[in-house]
Amino acid sequence: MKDNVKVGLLGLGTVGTGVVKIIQNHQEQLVHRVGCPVEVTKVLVKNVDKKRDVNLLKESLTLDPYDVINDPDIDVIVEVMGGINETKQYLLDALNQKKHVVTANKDLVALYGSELLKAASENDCDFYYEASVAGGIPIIRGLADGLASDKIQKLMGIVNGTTNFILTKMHKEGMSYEVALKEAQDLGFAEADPTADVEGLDAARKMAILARLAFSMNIELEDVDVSGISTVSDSDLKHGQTLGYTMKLIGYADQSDERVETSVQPTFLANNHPMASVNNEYNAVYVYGEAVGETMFYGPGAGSMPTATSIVSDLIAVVTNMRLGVNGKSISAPQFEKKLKSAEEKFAKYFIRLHVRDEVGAFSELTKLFSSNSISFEKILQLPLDKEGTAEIVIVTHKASMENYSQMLEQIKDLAVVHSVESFYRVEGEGAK
Ligand SMILES: NC(=O)C1=CN([C@@H]2O[C@H](COP(=O)(O)OP(=O)(O)OC[C@H]3O[C@@H](n4cnc5c(N)ncnc54)[C@H](OP(=O)(O)O)[C@@H]3O)[C@@H](O)[C@H]2O)C=CC1
Ligand SMILES: N[C@@H](CC=O)C(=O)O
Ligand code: NA
Repeated sequence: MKDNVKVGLLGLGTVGTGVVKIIQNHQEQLVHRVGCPVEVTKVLVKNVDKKRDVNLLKESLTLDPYDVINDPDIDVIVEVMGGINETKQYLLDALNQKKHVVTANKDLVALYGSELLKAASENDCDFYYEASVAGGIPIIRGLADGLASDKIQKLMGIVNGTTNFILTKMHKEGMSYEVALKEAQDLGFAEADPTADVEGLDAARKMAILARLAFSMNIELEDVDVSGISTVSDSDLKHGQTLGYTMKLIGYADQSDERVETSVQPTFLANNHPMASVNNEYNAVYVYGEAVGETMFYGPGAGSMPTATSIVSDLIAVVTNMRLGVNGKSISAPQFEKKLKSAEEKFAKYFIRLHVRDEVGAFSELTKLFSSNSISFEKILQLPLDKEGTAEIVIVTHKASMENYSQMLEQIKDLAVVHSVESFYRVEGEGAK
């Protein structure tokens, strides 16, 4: 048994710096947990001369990834550099050299998680990725360990801090989308190019990772239907507020009759839903299990120290397994064949905002169209618009299938009384599950 564990870091930015600090500052606690010292010995960076807020010898920094990956003394590689194809090769090479891997890289795990887990298992190595979803929240461990005995039926995630920050500022402070996005960028939540945040791709990557684990099926990124928040308007938020709703970018993963649907979309949540009060950059994942019922995991989804906490906890799991001689034993292959729901098997309530001609019979035409598609109304608001002779109608439907909504949205264009369909958002959360 080794009397100390050596760690190689790929990356020393926001997260990598936090990892070094936690390993150094919590060393006594680490030794107590794993039974031996844990030390960062080599670190890959892009610029060795950059000033860094961390206590490491300059000689431990390198520009060559294979100085770290090929170092025979290093037991565990912690990947916090980002990137996809090159980084994947580094991690496969590390696993093939029997080094355990811990990563925060959601882009990589969403696309190649199954392949990396397989390589880990073939090499009797661990591959842990808690920090890749909801930075500091132990949701991967929550699903893999805490709820391992249950059958997960539904996940709802606020898993992107940038969009949650923007929607909170728009909803609570009346801030514009552009100003709120700029503030999220200045505070460091947003990706370098925030398109992946606001268009829902970052959340979709995280939901693919969660759904794969929760349902033990090989759910891929392309299985997640994605829409973002860049077209959400002040009018939408105002009408939602009047009806008792708060808007959030929600990731869904739902399983019924062994068929799964996954999506990310702006959603109106009933104000009394537990997720409606998750504000600013905070993340939360709501999990509904057949046996446990409703649970919710809440906390910081990003940031140096929260994300590093997850990384170092993964490191503790790896070192504990090393000392017990049980690395690579976690079940990695999905248990079930992937079965996705078709449009007629997906049901939800929707908020629809329309501009119509304010004339006799307009409403009855709408009612006829909706009922011919088996969609019934739960709530209706009608308000005159500035433009003479036009009105704004907001409808919240009862649950109907996506097939019926698609047909209705096709046919509504042909109604002479309808000027435009301004918006269409999912509604959730009145009642459990
Ligand atoms: N920041 C956060 O809150 C969270 C981040 N993550 C994930 O963690 C990972 C790291 O994020 P973060 O710390 O914010 O990123 P940063 O940009 O702050 O840090 C990246 C680090 O990797 C080094 N690096 C990048 N590319 C190369 C390369 N080709 N060769 C050598 N060194 C390289 C950089 O070197 P140098 O310092 O010399 O520039 C830097 O130290 C990403 O996968 C991200 O998605 C996950 C959850 C939250
Ligand atoms: N840009 C991401 C950072 C963490 O993953 C976010 O806003 O959540
Ligand atoms: Na996490």
